[in-house]
Amino acid sequence: MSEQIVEFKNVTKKYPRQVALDNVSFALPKGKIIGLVGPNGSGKSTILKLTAGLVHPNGGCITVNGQEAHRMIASQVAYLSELDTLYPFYTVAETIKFNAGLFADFDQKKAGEMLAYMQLDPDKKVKSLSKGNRGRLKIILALARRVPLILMDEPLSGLDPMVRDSIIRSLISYIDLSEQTLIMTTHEVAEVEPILDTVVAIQNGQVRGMVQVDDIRSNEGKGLVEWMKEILPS
Ligand SMILES: Nc1ncnc2c1ncn2[C@@H]1O[C@H](COP(=O)(O)OP(=O)(O)OP(=O)(O)O)[C@@H](O)[C@H]1O
Repeated sequence: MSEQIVEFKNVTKKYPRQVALDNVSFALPKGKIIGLVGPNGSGKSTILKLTAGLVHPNGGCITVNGQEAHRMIASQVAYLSELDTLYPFYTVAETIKFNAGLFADFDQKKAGEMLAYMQLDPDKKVKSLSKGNRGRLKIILALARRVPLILMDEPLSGLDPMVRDSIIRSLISYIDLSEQTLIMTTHEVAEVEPILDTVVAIQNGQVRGMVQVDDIRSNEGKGLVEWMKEILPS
């Protein structure tokens, strides 16, 4: 059984006016919290969309748990989009029920526990939730899936520091790293550093570096932001 959850081999992704990823190869370990970091437009979201099978590469090969990533990979992957994908007319409870209907692996009990932990009112309409509570609900929908791989695109973006803190804590409390791997893109590098195991730095459609966060601290005595500044020159 492979110890890698995701492998990119010579992957290129072109959009009409842009090469988003240029012959990229890397492998990501199982059972870790992995951060994809890098400047705007560097290719981070494209990596997640390719991994979720939502877009297709122009060249190269992507595997998840040894299987080629395509649309059917949805049964193995939970994907939290950076967009607001919730239906406004549903209540929180209806949103949970709807997702439980979509995904056979959806754990309604766990979703209920997370609702209580995050103090979300099940009877509230999504349209009446604050941005922070919509962000929390999206996190619950992703973490309640019993899948080996959870992908989160900018889960902290646009949220205030209190919400960001509660979301970061919910990630460590509710992800089961004995069975699951989390890959997230983020610009909030210093805030998520304490929970990250592995970091991949992306710039201009290329992987510039990959590191274990503990190694930067113990071998180099640096923080993640310092490492990024060195590896991603502006
Ligand atoms: N659907 C699309 N059509 C055309 N170009 C796209 C599309 N999606 C992404 N791109 C381009 O591909 C490049 C990589 O985009 P991507 O969204 O992967 O970057 P990112 O690192 O996630 O950026 P950000 O941090 O701003 O979210 C960018 O130049 C972007 O403009």
